Amino acid sequence: MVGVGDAPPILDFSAFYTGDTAAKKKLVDDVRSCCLHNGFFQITGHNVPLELQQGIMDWNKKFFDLSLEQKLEVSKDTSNTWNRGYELLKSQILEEGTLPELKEGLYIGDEISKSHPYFINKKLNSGPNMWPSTTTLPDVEDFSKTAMAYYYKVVDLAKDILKVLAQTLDLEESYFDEFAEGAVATMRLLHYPSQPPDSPQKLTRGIGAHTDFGTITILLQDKVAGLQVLDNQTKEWLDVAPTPGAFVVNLGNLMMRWSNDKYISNTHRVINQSGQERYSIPVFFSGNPDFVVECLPNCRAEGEEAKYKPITVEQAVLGGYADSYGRAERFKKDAAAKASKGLVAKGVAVA
Ligand SMILES: O=C(O)CCC(=O)C(=O)O
Ligand SMILES: [Fe+2]
Repeated sequence: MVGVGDAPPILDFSAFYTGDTAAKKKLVDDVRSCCLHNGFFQITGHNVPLELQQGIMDWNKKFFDLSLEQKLEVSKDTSNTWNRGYELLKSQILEEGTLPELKEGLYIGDEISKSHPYFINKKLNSGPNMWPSTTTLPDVEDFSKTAMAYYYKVVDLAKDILKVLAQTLDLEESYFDEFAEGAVATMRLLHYPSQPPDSPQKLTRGIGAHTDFGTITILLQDKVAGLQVLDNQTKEWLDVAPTPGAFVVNLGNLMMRWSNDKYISNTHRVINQSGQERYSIPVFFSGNPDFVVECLPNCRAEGEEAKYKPITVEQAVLGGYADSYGRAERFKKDAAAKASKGLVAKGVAVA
């Protein structure tokens, strides 16, 4: 059982693949208890090889070591409309009232060609990936191969986690299969520069307090700490220290809504005061964009109403994005307006 004030526990997921009935039952019980408590757990004993985790993390660093000009060749804002490519530092504000976030990212997803129905129909985040040119990165082929091998392995892991989640709700292991068929999932390579010592402590975030928009998130952290999860009961921030080889798994808003708020999509943030560069790789598993999410079985008492109306996966996830990017845009416009009137205090203005 996870208790009040405990950081997300590390569960041995190998019981799902090889365990006997008792070990599998224990895994299901532990996952259920985490879903009800903080919506966060960590797993070892999964099928994603350590070398592949290291390989993608090495590429994460190599990509962000490129010059700004080189990274902008694959800019998410100018080179496509399907949310792939490079995102500049300070593009998002997930926590109202804080400064634009000290993180830069590279968005990668399933390699969807321009003749694919998802691309033609402009489905959520669907299209070709944006890879640097060979002039910029001579061994870019190794980058894309490593990234895609890692991505597909993690998407498979997400489907296995969904099988365990189904069992936590006393549903058939295959309950989420239709939802997971043709699923959209987005991976972000993230780099959090070390927070400058003179940045305002209370307002500076690597990523502000937020909940994730999708169904489940599977996160790989490098060695540098910084991720914190809010304990729902004590309202304390709990550090999620990186454990080699482990993934941090958390439920997103879609799963919370789908479970009629029985399961928790929990608030978390990153503050990088380590004095070192921090790297991480979340994969956000949304689901089939056209799948309609409507209160799951066993999530409300007899006769109790569902709290939410049915919604497609696509509509639910897009709503979350619009809010966070809109905030950063408004912040920058306001800051520019104030700066032009000479109102912004030194150190608070945003470039
Ligand atoms: O970098 C991390 O550890 C967390 C990232 C995160 O929460 C997100 O991208 O939604
Ligand atoms: Fe997150």
